[in-house]
Amino acid sequence: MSQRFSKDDVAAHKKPDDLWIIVDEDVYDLTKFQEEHPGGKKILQRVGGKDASKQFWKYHNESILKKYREQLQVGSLDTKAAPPTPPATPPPEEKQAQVVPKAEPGTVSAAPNFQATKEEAEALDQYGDLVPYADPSWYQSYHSPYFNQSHADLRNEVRAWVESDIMPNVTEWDEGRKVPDSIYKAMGERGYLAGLMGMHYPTHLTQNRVKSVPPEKWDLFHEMLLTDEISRAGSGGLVWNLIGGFGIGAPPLVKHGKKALVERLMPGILNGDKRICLAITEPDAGSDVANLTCEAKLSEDGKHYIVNGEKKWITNGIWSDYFTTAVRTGGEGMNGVSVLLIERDFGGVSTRKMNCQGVWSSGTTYVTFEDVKVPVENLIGKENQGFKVIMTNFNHERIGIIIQCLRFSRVCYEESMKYAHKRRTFGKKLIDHPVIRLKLAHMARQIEASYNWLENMIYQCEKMGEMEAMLKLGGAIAGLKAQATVTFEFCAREASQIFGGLSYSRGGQGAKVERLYRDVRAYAIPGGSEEIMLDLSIRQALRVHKALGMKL
Ligand code: HEM
Repeated sequence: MSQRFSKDDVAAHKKPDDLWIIVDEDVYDLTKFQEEHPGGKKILQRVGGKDASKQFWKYHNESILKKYREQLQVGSLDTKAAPPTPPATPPPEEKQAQVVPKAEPGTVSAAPNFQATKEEAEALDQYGDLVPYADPSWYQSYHSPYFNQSHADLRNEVRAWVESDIMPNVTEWDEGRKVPDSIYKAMGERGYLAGLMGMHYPTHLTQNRVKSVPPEKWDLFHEMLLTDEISRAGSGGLVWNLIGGFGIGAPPLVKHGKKALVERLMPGILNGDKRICLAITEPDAGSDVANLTCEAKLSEDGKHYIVNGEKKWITNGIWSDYFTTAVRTGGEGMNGVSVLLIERDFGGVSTRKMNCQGVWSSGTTYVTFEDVKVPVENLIGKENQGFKVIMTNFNHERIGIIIQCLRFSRVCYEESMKYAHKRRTFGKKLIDHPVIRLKLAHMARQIEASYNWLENMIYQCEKMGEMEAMLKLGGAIAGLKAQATVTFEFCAREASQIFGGLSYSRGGQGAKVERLYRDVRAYAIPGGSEEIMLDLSIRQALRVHKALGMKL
């Protein structure tokens, strides 16, 4: 914004029919906007022509300025310094100077010696708002064995996109129960969808590439942080809209589908033109997958399966072109289950949007299949061996849930920490009340412990083959899923207590916390409920360790 004004210039615009204000040395024309201002027009008129920064920050958070700046800003004060142009690559000494923390009085340990061993891997540059525990520690110049510059580059790329195109609109999209198709399309074009399948970057299926990471360098930590950064928007509905159906529906097709089917369908899916979802859960079969009843009967000529049945709580179903569907092709139990790729165009597929407690923009759907004729070429894996396909998919699904839950927990924590520095009660800021610091501490300790376990799981997945990971990590990942959802529930609750009434009403400063509080159950129940996960974590670990030679 190039135009410059003096304080006196702004003071001349103080009337209701010509109303300017200053916020952080930027000048906004609110003449038209005052009529639609949710906080009322009188409150704006009282600060007409004046610096209203203090009042503004009392009632709003950053996303409001991001959303309205383009529409309302007319310039800046002539006293405002021009933003410094950073040097392209700061010299190493300067980089180091940035990270040296100042010890507070009373700090017991000596300041860390940053001159230490040159051989040691250098920590990455610090990044973000540096609120302790609000980002993973490797963002804040702490050492990590897992992340390198390519991860940092991807983080910068995704965060910039989320902050400019997503964050300011999330509340509106959630309330409208829909994310614009253009955002999903961008997920394809930016090469993100192709990187979210828990496998090597599939260059043979798409021309799209992630700008900051070459395909040969893509690993599970890139995938992890892509999901993590999108989750920063603080909406389960948004994340599930963008990767919910795709992230669990596409991998079985790519990994176990016939080559011709994969090559026909995947390019359109990875481009963001076509959508896919996973249809397993039924009105009467959730975590006990082996009991599903949706049936697929082979036609007499052996060329088609005829599918009849219902699926419930199917994420993205309402918008999906393809349904990776668990069906019963054989007798009772897990050995009679197969997986079919059902295409909406086959006919006989009806979808109805469901009204749920949370994840509003994710499109939770009730699906009905009536005499759907599915060519046998659309069988994924082998007939009656679909249970294996479903089981190998679970680790990937649960890891996605864990990443999201832990970032949502951080969002609850970060929002609380920032609000606690702003809101005053009983004569002091919330952060100066020990009871509030206790809440923040309990949030942070759970987030950090869970996140460190997650990093370890990702590393193990990166090193193991899929089958080994399914057997050896299935229990731990189930346990971590329960740990992550309990942490999320705890953080959402505590954040809500800190925000008080602001997180009870929708929108405004408490919007993220209120929304995430509603989204909690969508994580604690699907993908294996907490109870089943905890039980599995012990049963599976015992089974594996018995085979490894456990001695009791
Ligand atoms: C650039 C100028 C401004 C814009 C774009 C703006 C926008 C908004 C929006 C979108 C809301 C709805 C709540 C939310 O989403 O956070 C809101 C609420 C509100 N605004 Fe503003 N506002 C501006 C300036 C101001 C100023 C200067 C004041 C005070 C002098 C003010 C006082 C309020 C109040 C009291 C609420 C209601 C808060 C609540 O519900 O808790 N606004 N504003």
